[in-house]
Amino acid sequence: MPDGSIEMSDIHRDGTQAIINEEPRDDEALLGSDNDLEEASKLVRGEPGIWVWLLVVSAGISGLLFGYDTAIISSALLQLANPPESSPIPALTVGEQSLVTSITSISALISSLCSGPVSEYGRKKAILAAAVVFILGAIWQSMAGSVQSLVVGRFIVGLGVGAGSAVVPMYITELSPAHLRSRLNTLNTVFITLGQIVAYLIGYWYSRTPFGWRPMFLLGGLPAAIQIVLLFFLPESPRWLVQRGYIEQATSILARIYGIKQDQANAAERRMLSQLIRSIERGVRSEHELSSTSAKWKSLIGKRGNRKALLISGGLQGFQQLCGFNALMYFSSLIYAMLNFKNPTLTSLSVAATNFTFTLVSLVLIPKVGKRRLLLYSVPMMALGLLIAAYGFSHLPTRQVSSSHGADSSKPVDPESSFYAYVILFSTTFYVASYASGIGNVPWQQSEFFPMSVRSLGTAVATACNWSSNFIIGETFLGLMERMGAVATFVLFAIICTGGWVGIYLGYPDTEGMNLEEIEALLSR
Ligand SMILES: O[C@H]1[C@H](O)[C@@H](O)[C@H](O)[C@@H](O)[C@H]1O
Repeated sequence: MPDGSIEMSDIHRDGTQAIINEEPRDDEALLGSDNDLEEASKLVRGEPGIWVWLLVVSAGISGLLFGYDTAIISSALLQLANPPESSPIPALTVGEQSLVTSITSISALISSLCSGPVSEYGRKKAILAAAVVFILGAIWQSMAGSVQSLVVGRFIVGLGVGAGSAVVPMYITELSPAHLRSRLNTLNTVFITLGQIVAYLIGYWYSRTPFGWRPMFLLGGLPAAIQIVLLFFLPESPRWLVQRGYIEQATSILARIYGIKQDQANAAERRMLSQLIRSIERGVRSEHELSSTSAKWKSLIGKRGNRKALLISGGLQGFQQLCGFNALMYFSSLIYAMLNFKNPTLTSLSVAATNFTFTLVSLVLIPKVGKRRLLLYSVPMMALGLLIAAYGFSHLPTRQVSSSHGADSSKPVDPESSFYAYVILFSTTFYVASYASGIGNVPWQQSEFFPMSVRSLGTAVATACNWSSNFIIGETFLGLMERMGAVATFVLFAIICTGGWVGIYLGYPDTEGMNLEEIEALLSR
C-alpha cells in the first residue's frame, strides 16, 4: 500500500476465535506518519454528525419512557383514589396505592439484573425487547379492570423501565467517541426528565376526564412503537460487534460515527479507524475466557479493576436515590399541600421543570467542567438546600408538616409561616437544580468503568443498586416524615449527601476525554 496504511480488508476477521488467537501486530509498522496521527486526532475531536445525534435520540426514547412511566402514576393515582361510581375498580386504599407505585421499582430491579445476559445477545435486541414490553405494559394498564390487573400492568411496564435504564446508557457509551461520551449520555437523562414533564402535563390534561387514567397509561405505548420502527435504522454497538468477530461491520459503523466515508478515506482516517478497532480487539482478547456467567461474576468481584468499577458505579447509583430526590418528585404535591400552597400540582410541576432545565445545563457543563468536578461542586449545594429547607420546616407548626392529608384550606394562613413555606419552596428548588446538574445524571454513565468482558453484568448490577434504593426511598419517605418529622428527615438527607460527597472525593476518578480502554487501565492500577 502506497502510504503504509492498511486496507479495511486487512482488519477483517471471521470470528471471535480468530481475533483471540491472532498475535498482536505492530501498529506502528502498519500505520502512517506522525502528521497522519495529528490529523486523525483532530478528526476524533470533531462535533458529532447528525447521524450520531439521531442515533442517540432514537435510543433515548427508552429514557423518555422511563421518565414518563415513573411519573404518570402520581396523576393516575389521583383519579384511581377517587373513581366515579361506574368504575370497575373501587377506590384504591393507601396500601394499594403504594403497591401500584412500588411494584414498578421492584420489576425494574428484576429486569435490570436480567438485562445483563439479554444484552449479551446484542444491545439492539435488548432495546427492542424493552420497547415491546413498554407497549404491552401500556395496553395492559389502560385496560385494567381490577386492582390486581393494574398491579400486573405496572409490573410489566417496570420490566421495560429497568431493562431500558440499563441497556441504553451502555449502548450510547459503547458507540460514542471518547470526547462526546459524557454529553451523549447526558442526553439520555435529558430524555428521562423530559418524559417526567410530559407525564405531568398529560396527567394534568386528563385530570378532569372520567377514566382519564386509561389514556394516560396508553399514551406510554406510542413512543415505544415509534422506537421499534427507528430500531431498524439503528446500528449495533461496534464494541459488541468486535467481541463477536464482526470486524467489517464494526469498522463501517465506526466510520459513520466519525463521519468518514470509507471508500474515500484518507490515510489519517484509515489509521484512526484501525487504531480504534485494534484497541477494542485488545480488550476482547485479554478477557476472552469469560464465557460463563459464573466466570463473569468471579471476575466482576474478584478482579481489582472490576471491583473498583462496581463500587464506584453501584455506590453512585445508590447515592443518586438515597439523597432523596425522588421523594420530592413523587410526593412534592403532598409536601406543598402541607405548606398550604394553592396549586400543589403546579408547584410540583416546578420540580420536574427545574430537574429538566438543569439537566440541560449539565449537558453544557459536563464537557467543560468534567463529571468529577461537577459532582464535587453540586453535591454540597444539595446538602445546603436540604438544610435550609429543614430550617424552614423548623419554623412551621408541627401539625402542619406531619399531616399526610395535605392543605387545610379552612385554616387562615399565618403570614410568618407562609414566609417559611416560600423558604422551603426556594430551597427545595435549589436542591433540585443542584441534583440535576450532577448526581441526577452522572451515575447513568456507569458503563464506561467496566471492561467489555463484564460490562453488561456490571452495568446491570449497578442499575439494580439504583432501583433497590429507589424502592427503599419510595417506601420509607412518608413514614420518616410522620415518625421523625420533616426537619429530621431533611437533615438526614443532608447527612447522606455529605457522606456521598466524601465517597466521590475519595473514589470517583476523572475520566473525561479518556477512551474506554484507557479507563480500564486506570482502574486496574
Ligand atoms: O437520572 C434520573 C433522573 O434524575 C430522574 O429525574 C429521576 O427520577 C430518576 O430516578 C433518576 O434516575
